[in-house]
Amino acid sequence: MFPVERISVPQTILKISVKRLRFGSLAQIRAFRHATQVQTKASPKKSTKPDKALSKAKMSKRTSYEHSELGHTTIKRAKQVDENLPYDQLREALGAQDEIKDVRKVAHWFHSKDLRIQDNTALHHASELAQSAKKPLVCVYVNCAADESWHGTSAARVDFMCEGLKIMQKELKEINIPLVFLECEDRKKIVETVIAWFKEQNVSHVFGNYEYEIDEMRRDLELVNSTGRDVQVSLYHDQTVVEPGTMLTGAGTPMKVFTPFFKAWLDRVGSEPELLDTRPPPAAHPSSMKKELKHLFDTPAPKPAKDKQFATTEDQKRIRKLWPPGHAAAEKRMDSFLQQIPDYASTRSNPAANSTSRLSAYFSAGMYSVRSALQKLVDYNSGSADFTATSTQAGVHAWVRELVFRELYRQTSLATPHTSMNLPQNLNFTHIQWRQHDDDAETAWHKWITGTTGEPFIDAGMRQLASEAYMHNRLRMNVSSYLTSNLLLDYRRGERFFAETLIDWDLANNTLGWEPSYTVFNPVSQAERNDPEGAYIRKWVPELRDVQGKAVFAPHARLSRSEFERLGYPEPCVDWKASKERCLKRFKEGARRAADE
Ligand SMILES: Cc1cc2nc3c(=O)[nH]c(=O)nc-3n(C[C@H](O)[C@H](O)[C@H](O)COP(=O)(O)OP(=O)(O)OC[C@H]3O[C@@H](n4cnc5c(N)ncnc54)[C@H](O)[C@@H]3O)c2cc1C
Repeated sequence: MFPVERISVPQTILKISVKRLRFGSLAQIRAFRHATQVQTKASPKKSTKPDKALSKAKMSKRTSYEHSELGHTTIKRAKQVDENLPYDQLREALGAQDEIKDVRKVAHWFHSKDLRIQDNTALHHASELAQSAKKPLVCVYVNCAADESWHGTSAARVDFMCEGLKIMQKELKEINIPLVFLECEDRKKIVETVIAWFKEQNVSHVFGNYEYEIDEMRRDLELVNSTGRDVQVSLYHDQTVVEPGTMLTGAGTPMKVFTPFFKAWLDRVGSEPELLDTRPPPAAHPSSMKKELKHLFDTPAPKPAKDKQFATTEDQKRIRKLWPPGHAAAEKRMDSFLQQIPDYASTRSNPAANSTSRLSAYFSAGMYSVRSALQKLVDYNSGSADFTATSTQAGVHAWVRELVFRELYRQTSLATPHTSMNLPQNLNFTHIQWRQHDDDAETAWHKWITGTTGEPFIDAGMRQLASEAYMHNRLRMNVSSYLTSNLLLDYRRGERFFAETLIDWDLANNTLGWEPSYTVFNPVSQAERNDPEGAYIRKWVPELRDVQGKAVFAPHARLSRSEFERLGYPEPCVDWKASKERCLKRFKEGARRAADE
């Protein structure tokens, strides 16, 4: 996530940034609604401008230092980190530990990406050790609100996790295993906090699952180095089917390109179907052990910090209904997705069809494992783990392909750690000269976040995000292209905004989704191709609900002036063609500067 060395922000600045985060994560839904209300009520002329009062209220506090999301380390430093992988350092430290034979107590440390007790690799191994040594297993989660704020985690995601933790605590209690919640105010003291607890509890063995972002690698390295000889740490790969870092090119380096990665992944899983084996939940403790541990049950579950609360209870209700937390809810979702998987390949890009799984929030919080999902596909696929195009349904093949993007991106985080240091994977893109922070840039930004750019497809996507804390993949591709290419705003602002808003935020998927590119999407032709009936646009942009035919894709260009003005919908905020040319020029200049360096 955002590593310590990425930026150094003084405390006073952090306080102000929190206000900005509130805007992003909490008040943005309100801001969006307010803006749309203004758009529908106001005269057409006024409606083409952003809500001035709102802009003033929010933007008067914006100063250059509020753009802390743009900070990053130097390219030189990024290359150094890539050459001396934190993952290698962590593995070395793990390997150098002395084996502790005397098992006193075993702990599993849950993180924000493995929030389930079903098919949890490290938890399973922790339970096995505790069982064989006839010693207790205790589970712990460290809640650090400052860490959530640092990462920009959205209110929706924080609530989802907090509710998920409650479910896990209950599930574990039913099998007499405690889940203890520790509070830590300072993100730099997470390891210190948990180690103090391990000592207090006389824990001898700690289990956890790998997290591939640089800060989390360093956290685990600190853990291994600080526990010394008292505690033995074991980490397991759990987030993916194929272990990140093991998919290599002929030259022995980690693969970076999707197509060969996908092919190799399919071959590997087809020939080693045991990679999809799931693990049972931890074994129940006898009730005598429950008595012994009774002081550890029922610690209150974490609550979202003030800057991570929903703006209204109505928002909370809506989001919870859309995204019920927990493993059981995810499994139910997977089962119902299997009913529609035959159509996935042909409809996945049509946002109105709503035919994707909507499982991303569950995968990113670890409430559902990819192995569990793929096991369901094996059953569906007549018991076969061969997901190649010729051996399975088109829908199954296409869905597995998306999961494999997720697998590749975890390998990328591990092998190219600078991607979680706020730098693009292709370092040449660091030389792009983005638009300066001035009033025009802020107006453009405001239009983008409130879904009032005047490009119906873009606005529909941004309004879905504001309402659902989720956006269809086709729209994510379009709105990101529009922000970086047409508005020429630094992609890191959009990336951070997504983190602050999405329920399924995942650093690897988000960062690589936001990687700058020379491909500039045309929102009109994209909408015509992927939302051919305009149903998605009409759903999310009510001003255009009654627009007939193809005019809905480009009302300003395709309606008469008077027809357009009656809609109360804004004019396009940039000329698409001219802004595309400007962007390609800037990108090419950036590439030239990179080559000259
Ligand atoms: C700019 C941008 C930002 C993104 N940010 C995130 C993010 O923060 N979190 C996130 O989980 N995904 C992100 N994605 C990827 C993708 O948009 C979502 O995973 C997908 O829309 C989730 O919907 P779904 O679960 O119905 O997907 P499905 O189509 O059902 O796909 C199944 C699963 O495959 C994975 N997946 C699907 N598409 C991708 C992809 N392009 N890259 C990597 N994994 C994928 C997800 O885990 C998803 O749940 C981003 C994409 C872009 C272009």
